[in-house]
Amino acid sequence: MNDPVKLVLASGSPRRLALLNQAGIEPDLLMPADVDETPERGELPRRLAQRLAEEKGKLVAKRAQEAGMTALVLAADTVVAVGRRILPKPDLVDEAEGCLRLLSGRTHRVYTGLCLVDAKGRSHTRLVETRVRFKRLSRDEINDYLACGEWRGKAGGYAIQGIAGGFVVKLVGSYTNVVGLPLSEAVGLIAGQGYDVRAGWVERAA
Ligand SMILES: Cc1cn([C@H]2C[C@H](O)[C@@H](COP(=O)(O)OP(=O)(O)OP(=O)(O)O)O2)c(=O)[nH]c1=O
Repeated sequence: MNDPVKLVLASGSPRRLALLNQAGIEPDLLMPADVDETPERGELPRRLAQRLAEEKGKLVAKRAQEAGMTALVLAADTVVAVGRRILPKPDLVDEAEGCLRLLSGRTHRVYTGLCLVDAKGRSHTRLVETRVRFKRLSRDEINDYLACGEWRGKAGGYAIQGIAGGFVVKLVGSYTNVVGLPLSEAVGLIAGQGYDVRAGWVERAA
């Protein structure tokens, strides 16, 4: 008998897990991938999101294989950009303030790269883009937001699923993409490998 396929989410992000669960998908295992997220010289934001998703997926697929697992590994990376400029995932208030000042009154783009590595080690990728426009933020709004701390570790220094949802005046594309996992595309990738959202794994024709 073949080993059952395990669905592995290559992420430490509770939001990515919650989004998958929301769509009825329960990963068997969570294996965060620590990769260097520094952009290459001149690297475009969309290319960075795709490259990092692939690096995370391949790293975890290798670990799963070494552990003797038959696994399907899903990884994602979210990048916020204004034009070609890639915004950081701030840990410091000053960095977050810089992001908010830049985003105030402007349209920016959020890219999420997805990578699904199948049991044979083949990568299936998607790149999803959402355009988001923020209202003009007053000094007080920026200071209040910095004080709330929701920006910490989030691409672009904000979390749309929290207080910063009130900054958004226009959004074109997938909302879940901004939160970190474009659901329709992620579900499509997984379902393409024989996963039935209601029933778990279904037997695939050889
Ligand atoms: C723009 C935005 C980003 N984010 C988050 C999603 C991601 O967790 C994070 C971008 O960083 P990522 O490097 O994509 O992900 P991560 O390091 O948090 O998790 P992992 O690599 O283990 O999967 O920013 C929000 O939660 N809300 C938002 O509105």
